[in-house]
Amino acid sequence: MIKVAVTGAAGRMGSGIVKKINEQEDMEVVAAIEMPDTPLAGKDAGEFAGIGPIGVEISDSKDLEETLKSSGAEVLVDFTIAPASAETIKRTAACGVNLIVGTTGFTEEQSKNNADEIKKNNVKSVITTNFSIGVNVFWKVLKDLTPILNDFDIEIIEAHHNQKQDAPSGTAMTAFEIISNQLGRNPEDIGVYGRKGHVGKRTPEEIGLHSIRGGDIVGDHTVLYVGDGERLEIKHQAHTRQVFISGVIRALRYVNSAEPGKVSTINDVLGI
Ligand SMILES: NC(=O)C1=CN([C@@H]2O[C@H](COP(=O)(O)OP(=O)(O)OC[C@H]3O[C@@H](n4cnc5c(N)ncnc54)[C@H](OP(=O)(O)O)[C@@H]3O)[C@@H](O)[C@H]2O)C=CC1
Ligand SMILES: O=C(O)C1=N[C@H](C(=O)O)C[C@H](O)C1
Repeated sequence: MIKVAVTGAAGRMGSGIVKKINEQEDMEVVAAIEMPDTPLAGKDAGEFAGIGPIGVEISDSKDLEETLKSSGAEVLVDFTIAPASAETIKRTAACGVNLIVGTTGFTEEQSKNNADEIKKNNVKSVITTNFSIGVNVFWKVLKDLTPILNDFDIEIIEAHHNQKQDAPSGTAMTAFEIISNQLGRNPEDIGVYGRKGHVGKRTPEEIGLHSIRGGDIVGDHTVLYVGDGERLEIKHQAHTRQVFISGVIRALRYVNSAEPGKVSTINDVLGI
Protein backbone atom coordinates (compact mmCIF):
# COMPACT_ATOMS: atom_id res chain seq x y z
CA MET A 1 0.00 0.00 0.00
CA ILE A 2 1.38 3.43 -0.97
CA LYS A 3 0.78 5.75 2.00
CA VAL A 4 -0.10 9.21 0.73
CA ALA A 5 -0.35 12.63 2.40
CA VAL A 6 -2.31 15.29 0.51
CA THR A 7 -1.88 19.03 1.03
CA GLY A 8 -4.68 21.33 -0.06
CA ALA A 9 -6.90 18.34 0.70
CA ALA A 10 -10.11 20.41 0.66
CA GLY A 11 -9.25 22.21 -2.60
CA ARG A 12 -10.52 21.46 -6.12
CA MET A 13 -7.59 19.19 -7.00
CA GLY A 14 -6.78 17.97 -3.48
CA SER A 15 -10.31 16.75 -2.75
CA GLY A 16 -10.50 15.00 -6.14
CA ILE A 17 -7.17 13.29 -5.45
CA VAL A 18 -8.38 12.09 -2.01
CA LYS A 19 -11.48 10.62 -3.70
CA LYS A 20 -9.52 8.90 -6.48
CA ILE A 21 -6.89 7.43 -4.12
CA ASN A 22 -9.71 6.06 -1.99
CA GLU A 23 -10.94 4.09 -5.03
CA GLN A 24 -7.53 2.39 -5.62
CA GLU A 25 -6.49 -0.91 -4.07
CA ASP A 26 -2.76 -0.21 -3.89
CA MET A 27 -2.74 3.20 -2.18
CA GLU A 28 -4.37 5.00 0.74
CA VAL A 29 -4.67 8.54 2.09
CA VAL A 30 -2.99 8.62 5.50
CA ALA A 31 -2.85 12.40 6.00
CA ALA A 32 -4.88 15.35 4.72
CA ILE A 33 -3.38 18.76 5.31
CA GLU A 34 -4.80 22.24 4.93
CA MET A 35 -3.46 25.77 5.37
CA PRO A 36 -2.11 27.21 8.65
CA ASP A 37 -4.86 27.84 11.25
CA THR A 38 -7.41 26.18 8.99
CA PRO A 39 -10.94 26.11 10.44
CA LEU A 40 -11.28 22.68 8.78
CA ALA A 41 -8.86 21.00 11.21
CA GLY A 42 -10.35 17.87 12.79
CA LYS A 43 -12.99 17.37 10.08
CA ASP A 44 -12.84 14.16 8.05
CA ALA A 45 -11.13 14.62 4.66
CA GLY A 46 -13.71 12.37 3.01
CA GLU A 47 -16.34 15.03 3.65
CA PHE A 48 -14.62 17.41 1.19
CA ALA A 49 -14.13 14.62 -1.34
CA GLY A 50 -17.88 13.91 -1.22
CA ILE A 51 -17.35 10.29 -0.17
CA GLY A 52 -18.25 10.33 3.51
CA PRO A 53 -15.82 9.63 6.38
CA ILE A 54 -12.54 7.88 5.52
CA GLY A 55 -11.03 8.09 9.00
CA VAL A 56 -8.47 10.77 8.10
CA GLU A 57 -8.80 14.10 9.87
CA ILE A 58 -7.72 17.35 8.22
CA SER A 59 -4.59 18.63 9.96
CA ASP A 60 -2.93 22.04 10.06
CA SER A 61 0.15 22.53 7.85
CA LYS A 62 1.92 24.08 10.85
CA ASP A 63 2.13 20.49 12.19
CA LEU A 64 3.45 19.05 8.91
CA GLU A 65 6.50 17.22 10.29
CA GLU A 66 4.51 15.65 13.12
CA THR A 67 1.70 14.64 10.74
CA LEU A 68 4.09 13.04 8.26
CA LYS A 69 5.81 11.10 11.02
CA SER A 70 2.69 9.89 12.85
CA SER A 71 0.86 8.92 9.63
CA GLY A 72 3.82 7.04 8.13
CA ALA A 73 3.34 8.90 4.83
CA GLU A 74 5.77 7.80 2.09
CA VAL A 75 4.79 10.44 -0.46
CA LEU A 76 3.11 13.85 -0.29
CA VAL A 77 0.94 15.22 -3.09
CA ASP A 78 0.75 19.02 -3.24
CA PHE A 79 -1.73 21.12 -5.23
CA THR A 80 -1.89 24.39 -3.29
CA ILE A 81 -0.36 27.79 -4.05
CA ALA A 82 3.26 28.52 -4.99
CA PRO A 83 4.68 30.17 -1.80
CA ALA A 84 2.98 27.58 0.43
CA SER A 85 4.07 24.75 -1.84
CA ALA A 86 7.71 25.89 -1.82
CA GLU A 87 7.65 25.79 1.99
CA THR A 88 5.93 22.37 1.99
CA ILE A 89 8.50 20.95 -0.45
CA LYS A 90 11.36 22.10 1.79
CA ARG A 91 9.83 20.67 4.98
CA THR A 92 8.64 17.42 3.38
CA ALA A 93 11.99 16.72 1.70
CA ALA A 94 13.73 17.33 5.04
CA CYS A 95 11.53 14.55 6.48
CA GLY A 96 12.74 12.17 3.76
CA VAL A 97 9.23 11.91 2.24
CA ASN A 98 8.88 11.75 -1.58
CA LEU A 99 6.93 14.45 -3.44
CA ILE A 100 4.42 14.83 -6.25
CA VAL A 101 3.76 18.49 -7.00
CA GLY A 102 1.28 20.02 -9.43
CA THR A 103 1.16 23.53 -7.99
CA THR A 104 1.95 26.23 -10.57
CA GLY A 105 3.13 29.84 -10.44
CA PHE A 106 6.58 29.28 -8.91
CA THR A 107 9.14 32.04 -9.50
CA GLU A 108 12.41 30.95 -11.08
CA GLU A 109 14.05 31.22 -7.68
CA GLN A 110 11.37 29.06 -6.01
CA SER A 111 11.74 26.38 -8.72
CA LYS A 112 15.49 26.34 -8.23
CA ASN A 113 15.12 26.11 -4.43
CA ASN A 114 12.61 23.26 -4.86
CA ALA A 115 15.13 21.32 -6.96
CA ASP A 116 17.91 22.09 -4.46
CA GLU A 117 15.87 20.78 -1.52
CA ILE A 118 15.02 17.58 -3.40
CA LYS A 119 18.68 17.08 -4.26
CA LYS A 120 19.98 17.94 -0.77
CA ASN A 121 17.63 15.46 0.90
CA ASN A 122 17.96 12.83 -1.86
CA VAL A 123 14.18 12.29 -2.08
CA LYS A 124 12.26 11.19 -5.17
CA SER A 125 9.86 13.58 -6.89
CA VAL A 126 7.58 14.24 -9.82
CA ILE A 127 6.86 17.92 -10.48
CA THR A 128 4.94 19.08 -13.52
CA THR A 129 2.68 21.95 -14.51
CA ASN A 130 0.18 19.60 -16.15
CA PHE A 131 -0.51 15.94 -15.34
CA SER A 132 -2.79 15.21 -18.33
CA ILE A 133 -1.60 12.89 -21.09
CA GLY A 134 -3.05 15.18 -23.76
CA VAL A 135 -1.01 18.19 -22.63
CA ASN A 136 2.14 16.11 -22.58
CA VAL A 137 1.53 15.16 -26.21
CA PHE A 138 0.69 18.85 -26.92
CA TRP A 139 4.12 19.86 -25.50
CA LYS A 140 5.81 17.18 -27.62
CA VAL A 141 4.06 18.45 -30.75
CA LEU A 142 5.26 22.01 -29.99
CA LYS A 143 8.81 20.71 -29.62
CA ASP A 144 8.66 19.02 -33.03
CA LEU A 145 6.75 21.77 -34.83
CA THR A 146 8.59 24.89 -33.68
CA PRO A 147 11.88 24.27 -35.56
CA ILE A 148 9.86 23.69 -38.77
CA LEU A 149 7.77 26.86 -38.39
CA ASN A 150 10.55 28.97 -36.89
CA ASP A 151 9.80 32.00 -39.08
CA PHE A 152 6.08 32.10 -38.22
CA ASP A 153 4.71 34.46 -35.54
CA ILE A 154 3.95 32.45 -32.41
CA GLU A 155 1.34 33.38 -29.79
CA ILE A 156 0.05 31.42 -26.78
CA ILE A 157 -3.49 31.73 -25.40
CA GLU A 158 -4.75 30.03 -22.24
CA ALA A 159 -8.19 30.09 -20.61
CA HIS A 160 -9.12 29.01 -17.08
CA HIS A 161 -11.87 29.29 -14.46
CA ASN A 162 -12.45 32.49 -12.52
CA GLN A 163 -10.88 31.12 -9.29
CA LYS A 164 -7.40 30.63 -10.75
CA GLN A 165 -4.81 32.75 -8.99
CA ASP A 166 -1.70 32.60 -11.22
CA ALA A 167 -1.25 33.86 -14.78
CA PRO A 168 -0.15 32.84 -17.30
CA SER A 169 -0.92 29.23 -16.41
CA GLY A 170 1.92 26.88 -15.57
CA THR A 171 1.12 24.87 -18.70
CA ALA A 172 1.37 27.99 -20.90
CA MET A 173 4.71 28.87 -19.27
CA THR A 174 6.03 25.36 -19.96
CA ALA A 175 4.88 25.69 -23.60
CA PHE A 176 6.65 29.08 -23.77
CA GLU A 177 9.88 27.55 -22.40
CA ILE A 178 9.74 24.67 -24.90
CA ILE A 179 9.16 27.04 -27.84
CA SER A 180 11.87 29.49 -26.70
CA ASN A 181 14.37 26.66 -26.29
CA GLN A 182 13.57 25.26 -29.72
CA LEU A 183 14.07 28.73 -31.24
CA GLY A 184 17.30 29.27 -29.31
CA ARG A 185 15.87 32.46 -27.79
CA ASN A 186 15.97 33.62 -24.16
CA PRO A 187 12.41 33.60 -22.74
CA GLU A 188 13.30 36.66 -20.63
CA ASP A 189 13.82 38.68 -23.83
CA ILE A 190 10.88 37.62 -25.96
CA GLY A 191 7.79 37.17 -23.74
CA VAL A 192 5.04 39.78 -24.24
CA TYR A 193 2.32 39.38 -21.61
CA GLY A 194 -0.82 40.85 -23.22
CA ARG A 195 -0.79 44.09 -25.24
CA LYS A 196 -2.30 47.49 -24.59
CA GLY A 197 -1.90 50.98 -26.05
CA HIS A 198 0.50 52.07 -28.77
CA VAL A 199 2.87 49.14 -28.43
CA GLY A 200 4.20 49.36 -31.98
CA LYS A 201 4.51 46.57 -34.53
CA ARG A 202 5.02 43.03 -33.44
CA THR A 203 8.67 42.00 -33.67
CA PRO A 204 9.40 38.67 -35.41
CA GLU A 205 11.13 37.40 -32.26
CA GLU A 206 8.46 38.09 -29.66
CA ILE A 207 5.98 35.53 -28.33
CA GLY A 208 2.71 36.84 -26.91
CA LEU A 209 1.08 35.16 -23.91
CA HIS A 210 -2.59 35.85 -23.23
CA SER A 211 -4.73 34.75 -20.28
CA ILE A 212 -8.52 34.48 -20.25
CA ARG A 213 -10.39 33.89 -16.97
CA GLY A 214 -14.06 32.97 -16.71
CA GLY A 215 -16.68 30.72 -15.16
CA ASP A 216 -15.74 27.07 -14.82
CA ILE A 217 -13.29 26.60 -17.72
CA VAL A 218 -11.11 23.67 -16.62
CA GLY A 219 -8.11 24.54 -18.78
CA ASP A 220 -7.63 25.43 -22.47
CA HIS A 221 -4.28 26.02 -24.17
CA THR A 222 -3.74 27.14 -27.76
CA VAL A 223 -0.53 27.89 -29.62
CA LEU A 224 -0.88 29.82 -32.88
CA TYR A 225 1.77 29.65 -35.58
CA VAL A 226 0.85 32.49 -37.94
CA GLY A 227 2.50 32.92 -41.33
CA ASP A 228 1.65 35.03 -44.39
CA GLY A 229 -1.53 33.59 -45.83
CA GLU A 230 -1.90 30.68 -43.42
CA ARG A 231 -1.91 29.67 -39.79
CA LEU A 232 -1.71 26.54 -37.71
CA GLU A 233 -3.35 26.25 -34.29
CA ILE A 234 -2.46 23.54 -31.80
CA LYS A 235 -5.09 23.29 -29.10
CA HIS A 236 -5.69 21.23 -25.98
CA GLN A 237 -8.84 21.47 -23.89
CA ALA A 238 -9.33 19.72 -20.55
CA HIS A 239 -13.04 18.93 -20.04
CA THR A 240 -12.60 17.64 -16.50
CA ARG A 241 -10.01 17.71 -13.68
CA GLN A 242 -10.09 13.89 -13.82
CA VAL A 243 -7.42 14.08 -16.57
CA PHE A 244 -4.99 15.68 -14.11
CA ILE A 245 -6.03 13.38 -11.26
CA SER A 246 -5.42 10.25 -13.38
CA GLY A 247 -1.91 11.53 -14.10
CA VAL A 248 -1.32 11.97 -10.36
CA ILE A 249 -2.37 8.35 -9.73
CA ARG A 250 0.14 7.19 -12.39
CA ALA A 251 2.81 9.37 -10.78
CA LEU A 252 2.05 7.82 -7.36
CA ARG A 253 2.72 4.36 -8.81
CA TYR A 254 5.90 5.63 -10.51
CA VAL A 255 7.56 7.82 -7.90
CA ASN A 256 9.24 5.08 -5.90
CA SER A 257 11.19 4.05 -9.00
CA ALA A 258 12.23 7.64 -9.78
CA GLU A 259 15.86 8.72 -9.49
CA PRO A 260 16.56 9.99 -5.95
CA GLY A 261 17.56 13.66 -5.67
CA LYS A 262 16.15 14.51 -9.11
CA VAL A 263 13.03 16.39 -10.18
CA SER A 264 11.33 13.89 -12.47
CA THR A 265 8.60 15.09 -14.80
CA ILE A 266 5.43 13.58 -16.14
CA ASN A 267 7.47 12.69 -19.27
CA ASP A 268 9.45 10.27 -17.09
CA VAL A 269 6.19 8.83 -15.74
CA LEU A 270 4.66 8.42 -19.21
CA GLY A 271 7.94 7.49 -20.91
CA ILE A 272 7.44 10.02 -23.74
N1 LIG B 1 -0.21 20.28 -12.57
C1 LIG B 1 -1.50 20.08 -12.88
O1 LIG B 1 -1.85 19.15 -13.63
C2 LIG B 1 -2.53 20.98 -12.27
C3 LIG B 1 -2.14 22.00 -11.48
N2 LIG B 1 -3.05 22.77 -10.84
C4 LIG B 1 -2.51 23.74 -9.90
O2 LIG B 1 -2.78 23.28 -8.59
C5 LIG B 1 -2.91 24.38 -7.70
C6 LIG B 1 -4.20 24.24 -6.91
O3 LIG B 1 -5.30 24.34 -7.77
P1 LIG B 1 -6.79 24.14 -7.22
O4 LIG B 1 -6.93 22.81 -6.56
O5 LIG B 1 -7.68 24.51 -8.34
O6 LIG B 1 -6.84 25.30 -6.09
P2 LIG B 1 -7.75 25.39 -4.79
O7 LIG B 1 -7.67 26.81 -4.33
O8 LIG B 1 -9.08 24.77 -5.03
O9 LIG B 1 -7.00 24.46 -3.74
C7 LIG B 1 -5.82 24.80 -3.06
C8 LIG B 1 -5.98 24.35 -1.62
O10 LIG B 1 -4.75 24.52 -0.94
C9 LIG B 1 -5.02 25.09 0.34
N3 LIG B 1 -3.80 25.68 0.90
C10 LIG B 1 -3.32 26.93 0.75
N4 LIG B 1 -2.17 27.07 1.45
C11 LIG B 1 -1.91 25.86 2.03
C12 LIG B 1 -0.88 25.36 2.89
N5 LIG B 1 0.13 26.14 3.29
N6 LIG B 1 -0.93 24.08 3.31
C13 LIG B 1 -1.96 23.28 2.94
N7 LIG B 1 -2.98 23.71 2.14
C14 LIG B 1 -2.95 24.97 1.69
C15 LIG B 1 -6.15 26.07 0.04
O11 LIG B 1 -6.82 26.49 1.22
P3 LIG B 1 -7.71 27.85 1.15
O12 LIG B 1 -8.78 27.62 0.15
O13 LIG B 1 -8.23 27.97 2.53
O14 LIG B 1 -6.78 28.94 0.75
C16 LIG B 1 -7.03 25.19 -0.86
O15 LIG B 1 -7.85 24.30 -0.11
C17 LIG B 1 -2.81 25.63 -8.56
O16 LIG B 1 -1.49 26.11 -8.53
C18 LIG B 1 -3.13 25.11 -9.96
O17 LIG B 1 -2.59 25.89 -10.98
C19 LIG B 1 -4.39 22.58 -10.99
C20 LIG B 1 -4.84 21.60 -11.81
C21 LIG B 1 -3.96 20.72 -12.53
O1 LIG C 1 -5.43 26.14 -12.02
C1 LIG C 1 -5.87 25.24 -12.76
O2 LIG C 1 -7.05 24.89 -12.73
C2 LIG C 1 -4.94 24.57 -13.68
N1 LIG C 1 -3.68 24.82 -13.55
C3 LIG C 1 -2.60 24.25 -14.27
C4 LIG C 1 -1.82 25.33 -14.98
O3 LIG C 1 -1.64 26.43 -14.42
O4 LIG C 1 -1.33 25.09 -16.08
C5 LIG C 1 -3.01 23.10 -15.12
C6 LIG C 1 -4.41 23.14 -15.67
O5 LIG C 1 -4.44 23.93 -16.80
C7 LIG C 1 -5.44 23.57 -14.64
